[in-house]
Amino acid sequence: MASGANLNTEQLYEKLCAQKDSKSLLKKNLTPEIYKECKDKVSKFKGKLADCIRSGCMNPESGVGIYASDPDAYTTFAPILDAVIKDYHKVDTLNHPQPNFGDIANLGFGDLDPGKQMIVSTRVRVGRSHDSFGFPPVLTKEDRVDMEKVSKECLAKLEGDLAGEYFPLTGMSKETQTKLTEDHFLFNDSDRFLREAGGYDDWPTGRGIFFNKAKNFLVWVNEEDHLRFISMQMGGDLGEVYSRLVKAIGALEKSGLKFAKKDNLGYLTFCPSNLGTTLRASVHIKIPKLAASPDFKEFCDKYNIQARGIHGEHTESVGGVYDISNKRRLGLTEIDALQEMRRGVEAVIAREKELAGK
Ligand SMILES: Nc1ncnc2c1ncn2[C@@H]1O[C@H](COP(=O)(O)OP(=O)(O)OP(=O)(O)O)[C@@H](O)[C@H]1O
Repeated sequence: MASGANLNTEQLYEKLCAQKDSKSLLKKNLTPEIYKECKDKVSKFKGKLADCIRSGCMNPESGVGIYASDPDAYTTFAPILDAVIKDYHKVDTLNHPQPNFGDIANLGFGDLDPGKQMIVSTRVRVGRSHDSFGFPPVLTKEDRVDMEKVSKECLAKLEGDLAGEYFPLTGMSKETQTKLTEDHFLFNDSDRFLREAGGYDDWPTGRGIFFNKAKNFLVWVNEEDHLRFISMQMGGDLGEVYSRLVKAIGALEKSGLKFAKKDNLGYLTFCPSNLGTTLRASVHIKIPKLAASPDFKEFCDKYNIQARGIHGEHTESVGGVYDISNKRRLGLTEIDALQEMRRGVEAVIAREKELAGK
């Protein structure tokens, strides 16, 4: 349960105003004028401003600080959400293109590390939201159960290499959960920013994971987003990982799922940092030399890539292995986001080799 769950919009805003050192995008962008414009509005899913800003008001250390209460929040609370989106994604105007996954039969690349020297594993994920359900702050336990049912039914229609089984979190043993999490397959409920936004309300009801037989295509159900589609495997074959994901998205679109989307913003997600393509393509890669060099951050910025620890966002590196992924998700197509990551990873490999004198 969020600690600020009982505070109303005004009380939350007072807390935000009292934050002195916060660098969050919410603090920066929720001006008195925008607050006044949004404070009494209610979205189609009964979302209020309080539902969007609770996490940022209760956590001065937030980076973003605002979540969308539901897909319609991006319209109802556009004055604040658009400002944060522009700031986060570093764009002046919101004109996200139509989806374009490229020609997967002619990607022009495959394995980024054929010698298997540096890339441990590769993963590409997208987030999707059902257009008929709100996001965590406005969901009831029954909504979560209903949504899980709809998702499960569509996942059961996947065929061939994508066919698999759904495992609900409810009833799953602690050992199985820990093992799946350590193997980087499963999510947990440890993000305090998400907790405060209501992301773990009614946990573990309605949550679960689907995977195919080869365990290289997974779907997270009701983690942060309603759905996260994930393609992953050991090694560096980005072409294979991406192609599998694109095929899965196509199959799921045909299975009856209707995804929340908005002109100029692309696919809508709970956190505004993820919308647009919602695509994050990453490698776990051994780069001890580059990571230790003083210009590591600058190097990543130059290629629009982000470095994370290997146990997810806000974690540390282990043994010189980093998670390197595309930073941009909005304002470019899926294939362009992927190519940006591919170019960044190739540059990382070349630089690590240079520094190691190879
Ligand atoms: N290339 C990869 N190989 C293996 N596991 C990976 C890879 N990239 C990410 N993971 C694993 O996926 C899990 C989720 O990571 P993380 O939360 O950073 O990213 P995400 O699922 O893309 O979502 P978000 O960006 O919203 O946090 C973690 O267990 C992480 O180790």
